[in-house]
Amino acid sequence: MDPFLTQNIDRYRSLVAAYAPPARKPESSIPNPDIQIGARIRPILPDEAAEGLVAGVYPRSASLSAIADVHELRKSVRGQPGLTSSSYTVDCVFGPDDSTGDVYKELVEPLVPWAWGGGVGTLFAYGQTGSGKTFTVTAIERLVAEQLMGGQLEGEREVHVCIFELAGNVAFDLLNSHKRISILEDSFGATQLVGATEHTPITTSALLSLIDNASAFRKTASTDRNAASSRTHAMCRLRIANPAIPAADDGLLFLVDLAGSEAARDIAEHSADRMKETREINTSLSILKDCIRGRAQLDVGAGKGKAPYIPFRASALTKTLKHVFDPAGARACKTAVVACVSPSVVDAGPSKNTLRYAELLRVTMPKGRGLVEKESVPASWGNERVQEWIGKSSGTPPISASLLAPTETGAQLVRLPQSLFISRCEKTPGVSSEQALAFYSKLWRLHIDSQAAQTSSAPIPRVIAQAEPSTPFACHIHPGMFVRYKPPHPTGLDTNIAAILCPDWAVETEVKDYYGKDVKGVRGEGERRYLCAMVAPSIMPGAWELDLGRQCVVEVREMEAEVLMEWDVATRYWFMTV
Ligand SMILES: Nc1ncnc2c1ncn2[C@@H]1O[C@H](COP(=O)(O)OP(=O)(O)OP(=O)(O)O)[C@@H](O)[C@H]1O
Repeated sequence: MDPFLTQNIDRYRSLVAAYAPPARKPESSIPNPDIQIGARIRPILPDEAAEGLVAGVYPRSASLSAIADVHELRKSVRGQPGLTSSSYTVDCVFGPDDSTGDVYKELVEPLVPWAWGGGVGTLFAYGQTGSGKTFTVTAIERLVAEQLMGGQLEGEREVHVCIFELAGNVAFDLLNSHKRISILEDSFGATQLVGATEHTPITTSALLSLIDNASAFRKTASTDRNAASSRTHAMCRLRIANPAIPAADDGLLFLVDLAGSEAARDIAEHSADRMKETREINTSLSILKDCIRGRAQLDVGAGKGKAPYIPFRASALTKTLKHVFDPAGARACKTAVVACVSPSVVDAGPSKNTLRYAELLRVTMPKGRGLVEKESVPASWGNERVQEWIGKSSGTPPISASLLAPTETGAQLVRLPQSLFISRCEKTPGVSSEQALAFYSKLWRLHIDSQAAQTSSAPIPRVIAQAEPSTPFACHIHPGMFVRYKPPHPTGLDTNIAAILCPDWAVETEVKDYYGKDVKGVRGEGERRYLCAMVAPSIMPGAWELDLGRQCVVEVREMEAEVLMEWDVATRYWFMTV
């Protein structure tokens, strides 16, 4: 321990005991129900106590607190040393006396029935090396196995498990002798773990023994701070299929034990390889933070403005979790994060970093965010209106609103996984799976129509040059350029933007365009005309899709302006450049 602290340990203890936190301003926001951020402060370990280490990180109150305080001793030029305290707010802080069962109950338990019902649940544990991530995740995996396979959850499911670790951008199968696997995106955009073995345990003990086998293969290497430090991200993926609804998406539950982050002072003695490994880990954690935050912002602010950028393709870790982060995937996700913290005062610096990271992940919702209910927008409905709509629109026999949506708002009902929605509908006597599926489709049609209507009232695109044939705009028309044009007649399609594909004389076959005009022109004759692909509003507000299936011929004189569009790799939509 630092000699300054050792000499002043009694003063430090008395300052901490006398610490009176400043009065808190009332929270102006409420927690996001789909992402829970917790912090777990582990106990001082026997060898730390033997070294004389004292605690410097505390939950603010004995019962479940939302604030963690970090106290450091400050040198003062004149007089006695003082106390510098930093406070961090998350959703719940677990102290040294709280068990993994408490963490599980608060953060992880809701993810299991969610994934069982077809949703995507993810648990991340992160923190400094030696802060208790593996301890926490290992115990949580056992509790998940018991809840999932214990027969308490409704209906029949097949549980498939796959456990692997990521070292940098390379993945290894922990259930198949540490064989290398590839993380690839298939032509449908789904992430595939090529070469990974998936097991289908049918009992709790079978699942537990797979988990135990996997942890034996986990690559460990000694670090300065933890003799068995995990230098890789370990991921347990549970895929839960519902044989009764084969068309529904499988539920997914990811339990992720992230590699330990190391502070600069702890890596000073590392070899070049270890430095590189540490840099890679810290980079992937930083990308993960951007993805978790981006996804939470998207969920909270859905329907407002430009979608946040979610860089999930920037690391192997987040690419593997595409289901969680890809906004285009539109999977209903619930996420829990446990920030693991060492209690020791000598680790106050890294503990502050961990807690700061946790605070950054927290995206809350404005309190009393006025839901202006609109009849045609299901996502704006409160629970009362949802229940009324279910009663009126669910067919015969009417689906029980209290069984389908006991508390859900419209936005929550839309995000309910298909499988869960259908199984809730089927609880009403006489309701068949066909009626339930038709009702699910009806809700989604209404939702998509309402989103499209909101998008089409998006601001008019920025115009950068007027299209007079004699202007530079007319001279620099080229394939790939976007233009605003005057459609020859209304089509019901709410767009007047097109991407230029080629001059129409370049098309070999005689075909008709979307408006019924002949596509084939003759080079050098008459008006300059271009074959274009229409650009239509997507279901995501402010985003546009290039519709190659709808092509039209646009004459230069029909073009009004060039439009600058930007391709967003994460959402796979086009956005107007502002
Ligand atoms: N809540 C806890 N109660 C008791 N002991 C704990 C607790 N959390 C962690 N420990 C102990 O602390 C030590 C370090 O824990 P662990 O290996 O889980 O850290 P880690 O964060 O996974 O580290 P690394 O990133 O280096 O793998 C272990 O000996 C573990 O048993």
